[in-house]
Amino acid sequence: MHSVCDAVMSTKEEAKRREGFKIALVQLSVGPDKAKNVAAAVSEIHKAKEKGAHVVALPECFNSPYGTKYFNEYAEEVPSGATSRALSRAAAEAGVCVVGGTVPERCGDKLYNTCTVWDDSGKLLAQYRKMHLFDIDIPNKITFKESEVLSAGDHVSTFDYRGVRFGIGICYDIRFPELAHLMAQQGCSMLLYPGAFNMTTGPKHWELLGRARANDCQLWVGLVSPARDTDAGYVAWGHTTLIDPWGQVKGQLDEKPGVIVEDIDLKVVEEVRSQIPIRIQRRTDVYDTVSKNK
Ligand SMILES: NC(=O)CC(=O)C(=O)O
Repeated sequence: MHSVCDAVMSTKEEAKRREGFKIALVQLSVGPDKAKNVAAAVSEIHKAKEKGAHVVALPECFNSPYGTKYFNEYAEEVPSGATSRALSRAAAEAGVCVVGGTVPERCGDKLYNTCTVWDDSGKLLAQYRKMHLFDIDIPNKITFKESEVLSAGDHVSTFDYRGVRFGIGICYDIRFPELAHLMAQQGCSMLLYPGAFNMTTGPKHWELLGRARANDCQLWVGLVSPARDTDAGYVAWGHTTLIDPWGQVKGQLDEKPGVIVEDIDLKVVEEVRSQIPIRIQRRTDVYDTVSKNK
């Protein structure tokens, strides 16, 4: 039987839940040994829980080096693969929600760059396949063509945890404001982008794009990178970053392995949206007419 005291406690807990939660953004060091990469992720999930995190987010391609020549070899099915099973177990044992960065996913004869999300009972909450593939050519700097081996996803993916709606994008997806806007329209208060920018685009665009998406959608943004390994074929920029709905950087790592653990205050989302009400001021009447008559 529940006492009045229990009821007061649960109302207080519910009110506290509505105010926000604690997130951990984990910048992992990733190497060629898949089992070691996954074990490191599991260990960081448990450490984040000890620091009070409710949601733990991992980087893009955290179980495999990032590169088209690795995806087939490291690919696993979701949710039956060893990495999925390890994340599910870690989420349940630690009692946290795990946003499992990305892994190369095998589905039939196709490969995807996929993020899985696990709730605190280990259940698969969401599965998102990178929608915009990273195909670029910057002469004498970097040429990359994910589409040589990966297929693109074609579903937007959001999930709810502790009464909060989150949206997921993967790395190059952050360059497409349309996707972020869709997820904001669907009620997201936070967007999480596992990503691995590089030494050319990282310093130019990583923080800029994160702040842009936070500012134009008026929500929290978390960017989660692998740590930099200068011996790797693809050298990641690192700089895992947390940005608030004002577009301000609330936490940022350098290139080394590390973790950001921060409180996410959901009141800030409402504060920015009510004080600068761009969401209800859009001139879709004009935009729609102009784009139809183009
Ligand atoms: N690696 C990516 O998907 C994206 C990237 O590095 C960039 O957009 O720059």
